Amino acid sequence: MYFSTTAAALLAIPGASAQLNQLAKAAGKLYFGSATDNGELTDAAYVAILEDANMFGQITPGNGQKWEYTEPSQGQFDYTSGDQIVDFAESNGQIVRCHTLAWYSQLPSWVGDGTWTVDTLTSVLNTHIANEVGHYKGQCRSWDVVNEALNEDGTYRENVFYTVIGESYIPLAFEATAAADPDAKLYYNDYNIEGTGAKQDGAVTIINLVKDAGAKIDGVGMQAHLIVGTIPTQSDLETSINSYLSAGVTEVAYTELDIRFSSLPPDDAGLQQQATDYGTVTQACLAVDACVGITIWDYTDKYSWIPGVFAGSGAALPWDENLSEKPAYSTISSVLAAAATGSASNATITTTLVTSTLITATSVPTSTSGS
Ligand SMILES: O[C@@H]1[C@@H](O)[C@H](O[C@@H]2CO[C@@H](O[C@@H]3CO[C@@H](O[C@@H]4CO[C@@H](O)[C@H](O)[C@H]4O)[C@H](O)[C@H]3O)[C@H](O)[C@H]2O)OC[C@H]1O
Repeated sequence: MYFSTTAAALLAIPGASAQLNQLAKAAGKLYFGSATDNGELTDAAYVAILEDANMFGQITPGNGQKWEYTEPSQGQFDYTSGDQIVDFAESNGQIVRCHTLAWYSQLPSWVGDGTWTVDTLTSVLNTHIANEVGHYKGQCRSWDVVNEALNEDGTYRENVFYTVIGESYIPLAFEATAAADPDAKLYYNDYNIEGTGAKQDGAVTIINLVKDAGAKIDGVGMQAHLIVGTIPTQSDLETSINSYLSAGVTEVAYTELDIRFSSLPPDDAGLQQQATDYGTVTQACLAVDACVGITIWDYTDKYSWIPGVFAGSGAALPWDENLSEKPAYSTISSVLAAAATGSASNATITTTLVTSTLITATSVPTSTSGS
């Protein structure tokens, strides 16, 4: 069946609007996603939006797969929190991005404060990764294998792994992850590597380090915890992406996007600037085929991590605390829709929209040929 309806036609349907993941896929991306956390899954109104795979095609557990939860005591593994979110995503047909394995933060004290030799900590890291990645084998489209290994000047961050093992903890973590789930896409993930500069150079160094060690690294995750009005230019965003691709990864993603206000509440002009900034990041991902998708770090200000960590800051997400869409939502949607109608092939749009419940619900006229 040939299905000639375009995203533009879909958007022209009175009362109908395509949702972010639908539009991202129609524009050639793999997904538009959101992080979530366990406590929020009892909020029915919140879940009603999160579980809609037309809105979010990908889910990241915000906390439940971190070491402090998954191996709180040495050799005692607990996947209760992570499983709840992975199961949620799978039951909704959403891709899972798994987060995270080797990270200096949210480590249990037995790791962070332990007395280690190179051999004992290497064994601890290998055992943790083998167990956790093995537990989720086949369920994670991608893993944030190493998170935040860099200082702002591009040098390696002092953390227990670096201090004891040295830089080789990074390729070691990638090797262990690949051994436990050969099909998962393996990412280096960090913040302040979205634009150009010393830290972005450091991320390139990490790609080379892993590859030179003979280990597999597939992607770079740019967290993108940004501040309204101060984000990198689209040109710098694209330059940064291309530097990672040139170094040898095959894909990149915006993995934790939020764009916060440093003082609250935002006024209308601020909300418009935030919308523009979200649009710029979306455009950058659309401009490079190898940018597979965008994940926002939860979708509503109601559950954003920002106010708890950056006092006085917030309102960082495209939905407000009442789960109403902000101007940022409209801009992301418009930018994706323009890409879907302007550059995607009919085949892409067909594949995406023909399976859409929206199409079914609104009885869009279709044309067929050859069948
Ligand atoms: O419940 C929360 C979780 O949501 C939270 O998840 C982590 C949030 O982001 C990632 O780590 C943070 C990234 O941002 C760093 O601060 C940056 C400092 O420089 C600024 O220029 C930049 O704008 C900031 O983003 C934080 O220091 C990092 O912790 C991490 O990948 C997520 O897992 O984790 C804490 C839980 O309580």
